[in-house]
Amino acid sequence: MALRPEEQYTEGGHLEVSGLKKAFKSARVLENVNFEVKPGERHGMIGVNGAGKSTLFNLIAGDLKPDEGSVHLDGEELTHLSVQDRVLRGLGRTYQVSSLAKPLTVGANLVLSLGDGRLPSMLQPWHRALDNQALMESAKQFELDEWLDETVDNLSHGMQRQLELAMVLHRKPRLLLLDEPAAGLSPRERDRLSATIRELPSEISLLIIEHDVDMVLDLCDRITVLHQGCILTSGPPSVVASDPQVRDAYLGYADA
Ligand SMILES: Nc1ncnc2c1ncn2[C@@H]1O[C@H](COP(=O)(O)OP(=O)(O)OP(=O)(O)O)[C@@H](O)[C@H]1O
Repeated sequence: MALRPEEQYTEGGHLEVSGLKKAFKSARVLENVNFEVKPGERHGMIGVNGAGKSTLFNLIAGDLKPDEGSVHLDGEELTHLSVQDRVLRGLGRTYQVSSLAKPLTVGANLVLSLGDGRLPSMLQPWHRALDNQALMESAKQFELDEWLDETVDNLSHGMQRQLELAMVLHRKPRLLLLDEPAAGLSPRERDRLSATIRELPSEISLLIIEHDVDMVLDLCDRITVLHQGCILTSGPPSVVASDPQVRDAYLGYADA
């Protein structure tokens, strides 16, 4: 069951990235990157290892500051805001390495994501939040309701990904950045996560970095290929997949 958009979400976010540049010391990692994620769009970002995808995500989410260029969400400039201020403006993100509080229970993690995430919330038994309708609905939606008392460490990798997604959605993002959501998942876990992502309301725009090209081709309306820190091309999945430049730079590499 998908969350009810009219209750949970506002309209999808419009991301505009303009002229982003980033170097680490003398190594140029991103060179004048321009692209957009339109409201409600499912946008995939692919590229070989080291192409600059994570750096670009970190610049959009605020974990890194660009040397030049800007990031706007729904016309508001985010470039110089902190990660937390970007979250408050509707930007949600998952990480390649999970950011869950693994020694805590699933319930406690969900409660933390509903509150302000500060320590005092952790001192409250999470059971008190059981009457919180939003928490129980999302636990059910992500098939976590049977696991509320389990410590996150004991969950499968696939369930941890589901939990992470449930938690980031509590912040009601208008734009969600998913960083390699399928990494380390079994084919079955991957299919389940794909189904969950597909069910997300169109009021949330998505930007997905993923090495699993089949998953990206299947889930996304538009795909951007990043190559050596530059945008190689951007377009519908069928066009990008048959682009000879892309096949040379990326898909050929992936087949090798
Ligand atoms: N903090 C850093 N300091 C120095 N170099 C870095 C730093 N972060 C990334 N790099 C370099 O920037 C380049 C791009 O890295 P990035 O992680 O953005 O690529 P990626 O496309 O996400 O790769 P992957 O698919 O392997 O995650 C790489 O050469 C990497 O070594």
